[in-house]
Amino acid sequence: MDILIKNTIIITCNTQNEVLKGDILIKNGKIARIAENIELSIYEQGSVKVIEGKDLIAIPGLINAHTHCGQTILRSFADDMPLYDWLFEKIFPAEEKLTKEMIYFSSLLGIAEMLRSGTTMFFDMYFHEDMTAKAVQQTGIKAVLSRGLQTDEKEDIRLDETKELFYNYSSERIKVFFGPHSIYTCSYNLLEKVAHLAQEFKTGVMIHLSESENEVNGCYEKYDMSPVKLCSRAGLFDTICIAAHCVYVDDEDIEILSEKNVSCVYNPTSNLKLGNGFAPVHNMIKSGVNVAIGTDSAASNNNLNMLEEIHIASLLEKGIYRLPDILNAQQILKMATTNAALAAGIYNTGVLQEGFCADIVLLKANDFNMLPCYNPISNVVYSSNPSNVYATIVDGQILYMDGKLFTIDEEALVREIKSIEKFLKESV
Ligand SMILES: CSC[C@H]1O[C@@H](n2cnc3c(O)ncnc32)[C@H](O)[C@@H]1O
Ligand SMILES: [Zn+2]
Repeated sequence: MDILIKNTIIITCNTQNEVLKGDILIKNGKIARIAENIELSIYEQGSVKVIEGKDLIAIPGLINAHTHCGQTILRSFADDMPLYDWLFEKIFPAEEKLTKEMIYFSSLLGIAEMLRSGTTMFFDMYFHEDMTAKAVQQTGIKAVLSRGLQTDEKEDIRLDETKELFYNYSSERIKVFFGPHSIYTCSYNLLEKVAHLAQEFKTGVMIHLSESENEVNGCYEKYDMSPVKLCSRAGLFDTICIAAHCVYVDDEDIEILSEKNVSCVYNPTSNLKLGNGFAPVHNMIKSGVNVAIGTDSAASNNNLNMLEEIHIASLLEKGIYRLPDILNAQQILKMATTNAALAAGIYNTGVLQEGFCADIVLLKANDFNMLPCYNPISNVVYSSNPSNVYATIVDGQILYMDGKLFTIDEEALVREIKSIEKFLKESV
């Protein structure tokens, strides 16, 4: 059904950073018109759902630019550990126990959390990624999906799974990228192979890059160069590349990332929680690197709440550089919307603009924590939380509104998750 949102505050995130007061008309999944006052013709009146927006703020849907949705089932499974201990001693062994079905429900859980907190698209890397794809298809959210790749005896099987994912699930709402996990789990030969395949398939790659000091030291020991230089040499930057974390990048690395149009994903919470530190985001932006924002997984964050992530991202930048005006609220919001869409080479979302996809989040402007409202962008970035999300709309479909998810059976999901939790408690 087409939708008319009336009398609302519209944070467009367009090139002029316009904040408007008016109406948004959604037709066939697209933003058909934005204007001060849109009147419906007599013919339209029965077929258009009208949402009174005078107490709402409309923003472009948030885009979680790095997560592992299928890992939501491992929320709080292993905490307070450094990355390599967390990953190799706790997470990888636990993941051996996860079945396809578990990853499907885990993905549904992650998507439910994201929709309720205003996320309309996520970029993902995991195994049994076809299960995440099914959950994406079912729920109506958008995603850029990748099957995580590593070097061992199953390397070729995983590459074949990526190709199957590409052929079976690529659509308007789903893009499939190649997902080499990292330079410490993939051989140089695999990184090169992926670079060629991504070009052959005319798609992109996503990788964990320069996340920890261990990774960088290990890379120098093995290859005598930084992880960024290694990826560049392997050809990974000759296609669309989304690099998560980028905590340990020096000026030369940043120069390469900028020249090669690599997009970096800032994961402040995960970087802090795993004790990795913080990425030099301001230096990257100054050098022209496109920076987006992601939560990473519920196992290292421990939530998928992009409203919290943008808040932490903004505070951290101000604190690290001791400059409160280093990144303003508008810039942070664009990182979580416009920049993320560009990172994946998607040019029809991330902005509230006529002709763009109707990927829109409506926030309640009159909740106590959103009042008073001198500056709606500030309230969104610095004050909001998921309870303020009134509706999450993807391609003009209302997937969440007023506390209800329309494409997920919430009670059944809770039952399934509790049963998996019980199994994992007993077996891992
Ligand atoms: C092979 S599928 C993806 C793989 O990535 C793991 N993972 C989750 N978070 C991180 C992180 O911050 N750094 C490195 N690897 C991570 C996840 O557990 C899956 O095994
Ligand atoms: Zn990750």
